[in-house]
Amino acid sequence: MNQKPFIALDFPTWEQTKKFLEPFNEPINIKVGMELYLQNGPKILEQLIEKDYRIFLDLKLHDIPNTVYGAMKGLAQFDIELINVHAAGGKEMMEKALEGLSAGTPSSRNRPKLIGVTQLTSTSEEQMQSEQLIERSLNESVIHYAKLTKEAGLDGVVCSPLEAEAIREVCGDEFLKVTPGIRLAENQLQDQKRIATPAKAREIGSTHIVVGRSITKAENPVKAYQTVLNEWEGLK
Ligand SMILES: O=C(O)c1cc(=O)[nH]c(=O)n1[C@@H]1O[C@H](COP(=O)(O)O)[C@@H](O)[C@H]1O
Repeated sequence: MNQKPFIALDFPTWEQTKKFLEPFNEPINIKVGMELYLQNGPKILEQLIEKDYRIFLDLKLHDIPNTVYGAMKGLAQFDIELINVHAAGGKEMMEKALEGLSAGTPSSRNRPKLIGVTQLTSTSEEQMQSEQLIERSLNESVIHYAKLTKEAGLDGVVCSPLEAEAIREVCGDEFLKVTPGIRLAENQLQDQKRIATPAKAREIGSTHIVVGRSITKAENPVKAYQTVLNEWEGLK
């Protein structure tokens, strides 16, 4: 898996997505999330796969084990790189997700990597404690979910860059730490709570970064992507 940033294509339509992607002349990694997938259906994946993008399908599945098994088995038909579930769905659900993904992957391809979302990067410690009634620190909760995800056999987690190093200590180098919550120094936080710049994320142990609005809402998205890439690759 290459380590280029995943650009979060949080757009409602194929037309807007296509218009955004047109000026990029180099191969890029993209993330398809709920907004794009749920309004356009699986054909959006076919349209993007045709153009050879490396895809992270971010649907954050969270349901009973049998339902997640079936959904993953179906989604495995698409040539995607990475897919996720909510770790809060539990160990059995994650095991079934992995089983479904393996069962549905055509023999000609490698199984997509499966990662578990720990605590969303839009969640603060205070919010987690009062709304989820978790009395531990946010770091402890994230590490607990990372361990559970690893025990279920998954390939890694989605977390904030701020937790990546602690997860590496418990789950190892190979375990993926895919981190949204990325902002350039001049950007607003918006709804994100646990953030870092691309350079900081690299320094503190993210294996992959996911970047949305810092690129998609920039005046010049190609230029913003280059800035993110240079920072991430340590060129600046
Ligand atoms: O699984 C994800 O991708 C995800 C998990 C998480 O904890 N936080 C998070 O922001 N994301 C996604 O990452 C992207 C971040 O977008 P921006 O905040 O615009 O950079 C969005 O598409 C979110 O859905």
